[in-house]
Amino acid sequence: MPPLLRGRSSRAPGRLRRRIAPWFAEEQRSGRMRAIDPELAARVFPGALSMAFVSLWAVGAELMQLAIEAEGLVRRFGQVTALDGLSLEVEHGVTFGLIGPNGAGKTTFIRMVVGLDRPQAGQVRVLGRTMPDPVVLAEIGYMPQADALYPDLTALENLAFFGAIFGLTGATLRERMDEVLALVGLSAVAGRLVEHFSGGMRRRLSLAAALLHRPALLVLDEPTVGVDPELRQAFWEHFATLARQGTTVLVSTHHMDEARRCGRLALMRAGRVLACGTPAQLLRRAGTDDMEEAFLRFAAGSAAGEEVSGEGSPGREVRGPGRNGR
Ligand SMILES: Nc1ncnc2c1ncn2[C@@H]1O[C@H](COP(=O)(O)OP(=O)(O)OP(=O)(O)O)[C@@H](O)[C@H]1O
Repeated sequence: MPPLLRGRSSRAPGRLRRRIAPWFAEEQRSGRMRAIDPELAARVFPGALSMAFVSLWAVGAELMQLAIEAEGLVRRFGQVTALDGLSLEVEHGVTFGLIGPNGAGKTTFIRMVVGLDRPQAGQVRVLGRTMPDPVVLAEIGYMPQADALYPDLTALENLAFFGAIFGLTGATLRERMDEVLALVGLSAVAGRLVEHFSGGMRRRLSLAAALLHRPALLVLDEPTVGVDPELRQAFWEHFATLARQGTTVLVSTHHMDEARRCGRLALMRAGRVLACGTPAQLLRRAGTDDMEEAFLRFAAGSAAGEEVSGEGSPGREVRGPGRNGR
């Protein structure tokens, strides 16, 4: 950090961060961002102009941090190794998908991201802080695999409860509840007890609860299980909109069509990342246009112990010069 910024907080307000995160991600991707030197700018531009520049740089420096940075995560349950040295990087403002067979370690990883479990080795940083960290929790919306709802409360009462946890009250709480209920199509049944809800309706309400406080990071563990195709479509359109607005969405899924809708994907197996990249990159590297086939090819390469150094080879934990194999 340049001397001008030392001792200063570079923490950008949430809304600003979300607005400019996609732009910064693109600038960083293109390499243009790295060419900016705030020290030089401070010398070249006079007074206020240089301060404005340096402030912008400070916001940028924060945004250039990754939303999630996992390094060498290990988690064992007795004889079972759920995470086997997993490393993964997730940029701000993307829909990042985790796919892999049952037992691949997706939920174990997700639980570490949201601070519900600790690694036995390695570390995970979320929004710049090592987890678990209570400060970051206010910035995370989490939809677990099993719905954590109160069946003897109405949908509205459930949301009011979760809103209170995040400090939402009064008109703001009411406005947010209306907004998320409309989004998941439950406005008409807001006053009904959750025990009378179908499985799909419960998933919708869980998503509404995760969105209520407008989190910077939305973590969704198989959000569309039991959700009908029409609503599944609506969910994914909404995830894409959130990502465009700067929210980072980490989502696990078994649906290959959903995997293809992600901005970036990590293919997981046996607690490791087999490959990571955009869906198009992964398909190209695997030499197929079928995501399921691509997964099988990467898995076969990994099982054969292929040490891969070039593009196009399956089995590689794709980590290129940038992040996650770009
Ligand atoms: N609390 C636990 N106690 C014992 N074993 C566990 C526990 N949690 C996870 N495991 C084991 O760790 C491995 C990884 O499980 P995890 O739930 O992370 O996989 P997953 O990829 O999310 O699977 P799925 O797609 O079925 O949800 C599995 O073998 C699982 O049985």
